[in-house]
Amino acid sequence: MDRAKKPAAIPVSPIQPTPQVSISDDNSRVTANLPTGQQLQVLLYGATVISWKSANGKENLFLSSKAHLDGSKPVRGGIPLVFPVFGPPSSDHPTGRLPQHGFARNSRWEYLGKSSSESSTLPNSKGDASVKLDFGLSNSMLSDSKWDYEFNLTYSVTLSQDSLETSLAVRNTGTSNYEFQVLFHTYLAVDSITETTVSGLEKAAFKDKVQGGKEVEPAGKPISIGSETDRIYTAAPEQAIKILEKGKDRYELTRDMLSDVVVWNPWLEKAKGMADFGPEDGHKKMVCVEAGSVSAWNTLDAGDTWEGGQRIKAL
Ligand SMILES: O=P(O)(O)OC[C@H]1O[C@H](O)[C@H](O)[C@@H](O)[C@@H]1O
Repeated sequence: MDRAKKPAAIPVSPIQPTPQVSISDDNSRVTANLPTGQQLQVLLYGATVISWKSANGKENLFLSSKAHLDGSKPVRGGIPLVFPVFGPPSSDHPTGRLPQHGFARNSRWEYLGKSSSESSTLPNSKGDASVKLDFGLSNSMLSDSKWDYEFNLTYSVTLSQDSLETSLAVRNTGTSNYEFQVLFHTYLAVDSITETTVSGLEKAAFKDKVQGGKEVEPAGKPISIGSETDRIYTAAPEQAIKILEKGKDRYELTRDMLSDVVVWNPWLEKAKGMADFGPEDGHKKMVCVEAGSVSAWNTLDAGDTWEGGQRIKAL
C-alpha cells in the first residue's frame, strides 16, 4: 500500500566506537579493549587482573613467567585480591584455618557483567570511553569454606584511558558480625628496580617484616629498593603515592578507605625460593605497592556493607 505520509527516516548519528568485552572460549578469563587501545585481562580464578596495557601496548603489571594461570595456585603477579586475612592467619582468630592471604585469590569468581561509558559525542572522536567489569563471590560458591561467615563480595575493575581502578564491596549477608582484612596485591611492572623510587610514604612509620616486624620511624625520604623489602606502612597519608622511574613519574596510586600500603620486593634469593617466580632476575622488573586495610581488623556488622578501592594511573 502506498502511504501518503511515509514516516521520515530517523537520522543516524555516526557510530561511536565502544569498549569491547569478550570471554575466552574456555570461560576462564575476561578481556576488555577500549577503542583508544588500552587492554585489560582478568582471570575468573581469583578475579585476578593479569594484564593491563596502555594504549601504546606497554604492560603495566608484572606477571611471573612461571605463574600458574590454570587455577591450581594463586597467580604470582597481576593483582591478586587478598581477603579476608593478610599474611598467615593466626590460629586463635576465626580466619585461622585459611591459607595465607585468605581465599579470594584462589576461588573461582563469577563474571557479573560490564557497564561502559562513551561520553564523547563528537564525530570521529574516540571518546573517553571506559569499561567496568564486575565479579562476584559469595560463601555459597565455596565448596569447602574454612571461614564460618556469610558474605557477598562484588569486585569491580574499571579500565579507563589512563587508569585502572579496582574496588571491592563486602556485604555481610549473615546474622553475626565478623572481622576481615583486605588488600590489592598489585605487582607493578618497572623497567629497572634500581632506578625506581616510591614517594608519598616519607612521613609514614612502617613495620619492617624483613626485620621481624620491627616498628621503624618515618624515613623522611622516598623509598629506593636494593635488597629484599617487605614493609607495611600503617596509616599511610591520604596523598597519592608515586612510583618514579629515573626520577620521572610512572604510576600514581590513590586509595579510598584503605589506610595501609605494603611495599614488597622479594629480591634475588627469596625469589629463587618461590617455584612460581620467574624469570630468575624478575625481581628487577617489579615492585609490589599494595593498597589495603591490614594492620587492624575491619568489623562488619550483619547486613552492613564495606567498600574500598584504589586507582592506579599509568603516567
Ligand atoms: O607468596 P605470597 O603468599 O603471594 O605472598 C607474597 C608477599 O605478599 C605480601 O607482600 C607480604 O607482605 C609478603 O610477606 C609476602 O611474601
